[in-house]
Amino acid sequence: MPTGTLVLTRHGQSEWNKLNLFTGWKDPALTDLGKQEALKGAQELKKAGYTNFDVAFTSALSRAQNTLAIILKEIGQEDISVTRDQALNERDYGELTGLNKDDARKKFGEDQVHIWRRSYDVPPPGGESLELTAKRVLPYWEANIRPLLLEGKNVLIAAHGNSLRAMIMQLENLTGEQIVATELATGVPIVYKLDDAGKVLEKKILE
Ligand SMILES: O=C(O)[C@H](O)COP(=O)(O)O
Repeated sequence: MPTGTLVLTRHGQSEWNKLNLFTGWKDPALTDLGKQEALKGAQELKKAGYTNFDVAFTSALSRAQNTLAIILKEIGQEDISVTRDQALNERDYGELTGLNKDDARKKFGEDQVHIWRRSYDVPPPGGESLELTAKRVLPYWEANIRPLLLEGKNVLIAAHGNSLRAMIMQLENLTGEQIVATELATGVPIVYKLDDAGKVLEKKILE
């Protein structure tokens, strides 16, 4: 018997996404496009009938919090409990934070920048690899989110490319190599139906 429904959404475009800057734990606002992406995601959820969440989670960063707020308003669920925690933040980009991604390629070379961005276990200088990101995201997931899904609660999470990758890797049993090849579009909800052991029964991307 299926239990909870889980929806994961990457925040809409931020000012630093627009400028092509490494963002990490910095806190730029959503752009107008980012707000529209969040709204579009919410409309897709509404159309598909996902308007009965019990709880929501987001990071300590405003781009994810505001994406969540836009969604909850649109689906008429502004009254549900929202937990914000920095365990769900984007990976820390360390010394790359604030650099333009093209300038970084010129400075450090295309291959090195690709390794920092899309290898599983090589951290950027002073920052977190996806593996390190997963080591902070997954204990939080296990302690605070998974138990709610096993109780049959419907959970909505608005977070970041790499904190969501950590959860997706766990949910779909992917290897490090597989998860780094998974790209998440901004503002697009991913819906999982889980069984009572937390195993994925069905996955839908609401584009
Ligand atoms: O922090 C950032 O710069 C982005 O949100 C994610 O960056 P990535 O595309 O290099 O993973």
